[in-house]
Amino acid sequence: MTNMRPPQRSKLLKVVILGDGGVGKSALLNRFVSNRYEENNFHTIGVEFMNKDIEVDGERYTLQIWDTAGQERFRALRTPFYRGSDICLLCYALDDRDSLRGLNLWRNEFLMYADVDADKFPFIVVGNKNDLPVAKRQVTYEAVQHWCAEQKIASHIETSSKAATNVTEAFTLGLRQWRHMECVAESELRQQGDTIDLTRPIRLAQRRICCTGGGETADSSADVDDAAMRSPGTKMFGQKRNNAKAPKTNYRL
Ligand SMILES: Nc1nc2c(ncn2[C@@H]2O[C@H](COP(=O)(O)OP(=O)(O)OP(=O)(O)O)[C@@H](O)[C@H]2O)c(=O)[nH]1
Repeated sequence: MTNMRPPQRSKLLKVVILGDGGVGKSALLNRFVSNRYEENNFHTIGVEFMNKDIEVDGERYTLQIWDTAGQERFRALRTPFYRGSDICLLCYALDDRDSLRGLNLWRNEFLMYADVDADKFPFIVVGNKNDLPVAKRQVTYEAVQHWCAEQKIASHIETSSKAATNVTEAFTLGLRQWRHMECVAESELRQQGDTIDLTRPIRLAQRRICCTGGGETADSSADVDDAAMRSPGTKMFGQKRNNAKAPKTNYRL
């Protein structure tokens, strides 16, 4: 009789990608999941998601990655999908300094609708389009590091979906940051010993239930959300991009 180990189950984690319109969120997702890149992408309208299996440090994960519309007019369509997230990628483009300034707003919007604790949530800051020549660069690595330090965000990486640089690494960074936060949360729980404080929300459990699609959601988006969860690869909304560079979001107006 052989001593067969049961197959290791992978953890399902929900990842949300946020950032101004045109910074390259969809390109990042497509490069990561399908290893494809298109110069003239569609605008995302609302949200779409894709699943990707990945192994990091001997652990298997299924990432359910939600790509969101960066334009302000789609705010009401995207925000209901933030709840239950485990990891958030905040994206800017290296040739667009406004997109870095926009990260404050994206982070705040996420915190409000995902209802998570800012200091205990794994945010990863992703600077896309680092294949562009230095002359086109409007955002320095140091400026972003400075912003990250102010926000107490530990993880920042520059990527190129076009040149396939650091794309898998960005998601891996997110996973490692998530695991770090989980370890901290677990050790805090252990330190509390046998005492269970029923007045405090148990974030970890809530997140896990939500991201498997079985969580209770109070808002009316729950049906849409659940339907989407059951059909991976769903493109929920889409609109043809007329110009190669997306129009700027009016988020800040
Ligand atoms: N040079 C370069 N261009 C990129 C890269 N990624 C995306 N682009 C360009 O940027 C355009 C916009 O990319 P998208 O992925 O659609 O941007 P988005 O952030 O999803 O935009 P919205 O859906 O409007 O929120 C693409 O059509 C590409 O032309 C990259 O890594 N390098």
